[in-house]
Amino acid sequence: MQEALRFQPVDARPVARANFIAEVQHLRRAPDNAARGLSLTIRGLRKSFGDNEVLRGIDLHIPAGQFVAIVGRSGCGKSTLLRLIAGLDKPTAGSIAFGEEPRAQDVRVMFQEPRLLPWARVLSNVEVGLGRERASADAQARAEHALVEVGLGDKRGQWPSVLSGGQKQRVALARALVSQPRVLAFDEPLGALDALTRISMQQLLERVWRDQGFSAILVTHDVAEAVALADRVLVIEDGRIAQDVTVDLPRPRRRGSAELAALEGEILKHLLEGSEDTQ
Ligand SMILES: Nc1ncnc2c1ncn2[C@@H]1O[C@H](COP(=O)(O)OP(=O)(O)OP(=O)(O)O)[C@@H](O)[C@H]1O
Repeated sequence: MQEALRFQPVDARPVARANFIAEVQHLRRAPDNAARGLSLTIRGLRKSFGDNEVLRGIDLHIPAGQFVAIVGRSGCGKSTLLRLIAGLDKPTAGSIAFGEEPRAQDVRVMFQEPRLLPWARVLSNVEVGLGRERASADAQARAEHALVEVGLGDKRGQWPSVLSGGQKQRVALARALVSQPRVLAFDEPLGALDALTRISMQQLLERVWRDQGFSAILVTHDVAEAVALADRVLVIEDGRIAQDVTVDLPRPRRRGSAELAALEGEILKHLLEGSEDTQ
């Protein structure tokens, strides 16, 4: 969470000051989690599907615990990059190295569809995230704890079919968190949710990231979401990183603030200019 430590000059207004104090208080607790996230170094990464060269040389270093958002036009290769990072697909060339060799449960992905098992109750669905550790004596307690973290402690005995879309995504998040991952990749996880549920889920993602200190990689179409949540926003274009924007604003960030709107505008302008070039 190194990026979050860099503040821009603090506004003297009382509200901004209160936010600043809350931020400093939070950061005092941060060292507890500092060792949790894994750093990531990507060199010369390329990926082709047949003749379609989607990624054409990605070079990137993500410090441990950083929250990175990846944006770009539809089909630019965001999900492809995330799948390569998560080990779900193999690169055509180049390398991806973590700060330490991750265990299988250290790198997790949350998708847009919750992918819950319809025949298993909520608690069992969360236990699935433990993989082989599911047989351990504390598996159930860990799954219960993860459900409480996402605010669904009272839904443990329910079937997935009776949950709302937002609740299903919370179960999917609990399943991703239960193994205490060191890297958590999100592939448009809130894309199917209504606007209000989306905002409360964004706040939940930010809270669990701050509490747990994993490195977060979020693929999203929503530039406002990217600047609200991330320490850094990467814009992918023509198979490369076209923009690498540091979001140097204290947390929690105020949705609708002038600073967020300005950053969002800058990134959108870049994306729109890029799309005009290709017409
Ligand atoms: N398994 C695959 N086989 C063949 N082509 C693929 C495969 N996966 C992705 N592609 C192609 O790679 C390109 C990038 O796809 P990707 O899903 O990474 O884009 P994206 O930026 O995440 O798009 P969107 O924002 O629409 O989800 C697309 O042209 C897509 O058709």
